[in-house]
Amino acid sequence: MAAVIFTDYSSSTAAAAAAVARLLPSSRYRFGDGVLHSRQSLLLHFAPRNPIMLRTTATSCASASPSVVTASMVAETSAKVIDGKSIAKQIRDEITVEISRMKDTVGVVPGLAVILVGDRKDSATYVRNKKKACESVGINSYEVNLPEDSTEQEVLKHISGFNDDPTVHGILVQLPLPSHMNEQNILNSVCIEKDVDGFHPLNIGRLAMRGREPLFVSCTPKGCIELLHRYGVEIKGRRAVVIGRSNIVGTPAALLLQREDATVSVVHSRTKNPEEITRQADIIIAAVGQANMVRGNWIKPGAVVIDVGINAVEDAKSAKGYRLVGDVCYEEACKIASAITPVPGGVGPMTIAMLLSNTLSSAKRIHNFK
Ligand SMILES: Nc1nc2c(c(=O)[nH]1)N[C@@H](CN(C=O)c1ccc(C(=O)N[C@@H](CCC(=O)O)C(=O)O)cc1)CN2
Repeated sequence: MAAVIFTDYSSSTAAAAAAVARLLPSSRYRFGDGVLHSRQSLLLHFAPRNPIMLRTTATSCASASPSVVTASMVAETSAKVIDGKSIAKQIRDEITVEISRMKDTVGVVPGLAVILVGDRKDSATYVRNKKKACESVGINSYEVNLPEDSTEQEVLKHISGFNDDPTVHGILVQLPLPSHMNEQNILNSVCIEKDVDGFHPLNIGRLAMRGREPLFVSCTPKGCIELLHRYGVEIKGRRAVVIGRSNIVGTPAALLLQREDATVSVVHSRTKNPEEITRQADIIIAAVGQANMVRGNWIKPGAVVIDVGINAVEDAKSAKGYRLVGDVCYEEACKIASAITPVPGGVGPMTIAMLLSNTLSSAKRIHNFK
C-alpha cells in the first residue's frame, strides 16, 4: 500500500503530501513523530468524545469528517483575523530601511545562500519566493540547485564553501531533502553563525536552555510569536498548547512560548484526549500537517489560534482542483476563537519575513553593526 507521509515539521511537506493523498484515497498517514496511522484511526483518535451537541454540516470541515459542536460554539461571534501577509510586508519594509542604513554606514550588504536539492515543485516555489523577497529588501542571494541524485558530499562541499565566504551571512538548505541524504549531517555542517534557519542542534539546544541564547530561532515558530506580539496578545502566564512536536516547528514553538513565560503543553500523536488538553489553552499553535484536524470544540472560547498547517484538499470549484487549508477547521474556529490566522496568508508569509530578519541580524552581528 502506498504510504503518504505527513510530517508536522514542514508546511510545504504537508501540502505536497496532502496533494498526493488526494490521489491515494486508501493511503496511510504519518503523524508528526513518524508513526503511521490510517485515515480512519486518526479520525477516531481525534474524534470528539462527549457529543452533547448540535450537528453541523454547514462547514467545509464537516465534509472532511462529521462534526459536532456545542451550542456556545455557534454563537455569531467572529474572531479577529491575524493578517500574516500584511505583518510580513511591514517587517520587510522595516528590514529594507535597516539594510540601506547598514549599506550607507559600513558598506555591507547582507547575503543569503540557498541550496535546493531535487525537483520538488513546492520547494522550488519557496526558494523562488525567498529569492524575490531578498531582492525586495536589498539582500544579495546566492542559489545552488543540485539534481535529486546528488550525493551528500556535494551538498556538504557547497555548505563548506558558503561557510568560508565572507559575503554570505546566512545559509539554508531547503527541506525536505531527498531520502538518500542524511538531513542531520547536512544541517550540522552549516556554521552556527550563519544558520539563519535555526536548525543547527546548537541553536535549538541553546533555545531549550535557560540563560543561554540561540544565535537564530527557526523562522516559522519565530513568525508565530512575532504575530502574537504584533497583535498585542499577552503570552506571559497564559496557558499555551502546541499541537505537533517536530524539530523545526512544534518543539521550538513550545520552547519559545515557555521563554515568554507561558505554561506550555505539547499535544502529539500519542496524547490521550488531545481535544481536552487543547480546550484549556488560551493560545493554540497547530503544526501537525493534518487538514482541519482541530475542530471548533477543541477550542476554548476567546482563545488565540495560530495555524501553521498548509494542506492541499480537493476542491472541484478551484481551477487547480485543490485549495489550501490549515490544521484548524477555520469555519468552526473563527466562531469561537478571539483571533485566528488564516491559511493561506497567516503564518506562511511570516516564515520568509523571519528569514530576512535572521539574515539581517546575522550580517549585523558579523560586522558588529548596531
Ligand atoms: N530550509 C527550510 N525548509 C523549509 C522551511 C524552512 O523554514 N526552511 N519551511 C517550509 C517551507 N517554506 C519555506 O521554506 C514556506 C512554506 C510556506 C510559505 C508560505 O508563504 N505559504 C503561503 C501559501 C503558499 C502557497 O500558496 O502554496 C501561505 O501560507 O500563505 C512560505 C515558506 C518547509 N521547508
